[in-house]
Amino acid sequence: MAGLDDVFGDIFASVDAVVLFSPSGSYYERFSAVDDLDVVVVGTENAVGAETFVELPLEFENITDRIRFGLEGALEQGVIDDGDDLACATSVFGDGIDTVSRVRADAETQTGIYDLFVKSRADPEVVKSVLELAIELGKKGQKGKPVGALFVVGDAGKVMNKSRPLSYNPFEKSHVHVGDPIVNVMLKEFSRLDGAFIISDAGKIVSAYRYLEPSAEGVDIPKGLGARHMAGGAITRDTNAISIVLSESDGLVRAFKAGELILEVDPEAY
Ligand SMILES: Nc1ncnc2c1ncn2[C@@H]1O[C@H](COP(=O)(O)OP(=O)(O)OP(=O)(O)O)[C@@H](O)[C@H]1O
Ligand SMILES: [Mn+2]
Repeated sequence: MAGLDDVFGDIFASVDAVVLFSPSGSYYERFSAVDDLDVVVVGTENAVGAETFVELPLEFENITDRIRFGLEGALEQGVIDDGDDLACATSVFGDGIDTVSRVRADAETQTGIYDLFVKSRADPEVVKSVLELAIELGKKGQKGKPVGALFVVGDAGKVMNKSRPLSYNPFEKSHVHVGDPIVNVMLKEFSRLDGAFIISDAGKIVSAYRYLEPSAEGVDIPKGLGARHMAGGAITRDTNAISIVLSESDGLVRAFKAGELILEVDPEAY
């Protein structure tokens, strides 16, 4: 078996740090006992009480997204450096860690996935709630039928100035926030209807049924996406909002920031 160690050993040979994704307590302990090893824990919560921790806004099903997000967060927090070689250990098939990827941290190829949550105007919890809502809506649809939806999150005053009402705003005099279970039911009901939801930095639902009128100049979104995605992308270039779009036609949830597509997730994978 020495032969196998030689070959697979290359994966973790002379890495600058080990990045553990949602390890169990005992798994983490085994690493923290290794001398001179930097260990970074990444997860939705710091269940093992790790000294060095990067929080994930959701447990990305897609492994590439999960690792990218973790590394962008780790770079951003300064717990790893650009160019570091990392052994990223995560679970792919089972509950426990079963897979190790050797990845080089590259500040150049940042996708902005970490910034989307942590460096947006809106509260990270609000962004997370809206993303979860869009994923849930995408999974279930509305009474079994696929639905589309567009959520614009943050910088609501400016977004309101660059949009107009399509209909009476059911949230006009209310003080409801995303994340509240009642609101999720309401939003799902209203998502059958046209236009965008406008949500404030703190998560207050400012309006439904808004027709966005941003300038689409300089917006570069993938060809084949229609008006909802174009408007959703463009408003994030014109304002400091981010947008989360559920496509009625392909069922994917996409997030835009600064006029760019940052994240694409398939609700069925959650
Ligand atoms: N500027 C806009 N502001 C708000 N909502 C819009 C805007 N443009 C389109 N929409 C909404 O998006 C819906 C779908 O439009 P369209 O099919 O062109 O978009 P799309 O990007 O292809 O989205 P989908 O993938 O869901 O079909 C429209 O019925 C409307 O409710
Ligand atoms: Mn369409």
